[in-house]
Amino acid sequence: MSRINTHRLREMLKLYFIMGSPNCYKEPAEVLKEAIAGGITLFQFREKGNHALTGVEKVTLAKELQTICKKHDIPFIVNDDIDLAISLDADGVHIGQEDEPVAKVRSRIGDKILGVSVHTMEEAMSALEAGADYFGVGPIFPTKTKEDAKPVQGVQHIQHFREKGITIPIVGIGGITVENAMNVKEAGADGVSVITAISKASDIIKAAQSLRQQIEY
Ligand SMILES: Cc1ncc(COP(=O)(O)OP(=O)(O)O)c(N)n1
Ligand SMILES: Cc1nc(C(=O)O)sc1CCOP(=O)(O)O
Ligand SMILES: [Mg+2]
Repeated sequence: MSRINTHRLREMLKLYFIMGSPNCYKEPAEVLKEAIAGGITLFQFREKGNHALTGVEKVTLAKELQTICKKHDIPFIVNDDIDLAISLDADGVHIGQEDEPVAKVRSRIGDKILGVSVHTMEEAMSALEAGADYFGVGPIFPTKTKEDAKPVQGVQHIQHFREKGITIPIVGIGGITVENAMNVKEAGADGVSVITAISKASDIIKAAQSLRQQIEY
């Protein structure tokens, strides 16, 4: 095995859906199936927030969602929980600055996809050196989903990273909707990561389709 091909990763990152049970009004499995039908390109299992599942229940849900992803050829990424990612043989993990150090995670997961949240050039250079495959940059717009999110930064950080010569795949995150997704792409992102815009949409298939159209345009 070798590290993921960058071109393939850019394709995967176009419409990156993130979700766990606290983000859903109905069964997470149903939400994921509809999101896949609408055209998401990557999925992150993020079981976090109010009433998040833990222990066996969390593992059971992760396995159920991973099975759906496998059936539809959608790569399955685990947020924060490196042990879970390894035990399920997930396709990758996403970590932030408050999680395990990037180099340690890289050595634990081998060639699996490694996404890292970065907010400054210093964090970006250090994550690159330690083996990140892509960056998550946010919050681009106001979000109600992550209580400990950093101050809203608009699309400027993405533009800044590109101007400074950072070529690694980047996804924007935080408050992204069908109305503003295009701005994120135009700033230099390869794709958008969304929770609410899909998970809480009244028509999940249509929401994912509309977002995908914005990104493909
Ligand atoms: C694609 C993507 N980008 C950023 C994040 C946020 O990660 P982190 O800062 O570790 O915060 P939590 O998601 O763990 O609360 C993400 N999960 N995915
Ligand atoms: C998980 C997460 N990380 C963020 C960051 O800024 O790093 S913002 C965020 C929440 C994204 O949810 P929504 O699409 O509902 O705004
Ligand atoms: Mg994290």
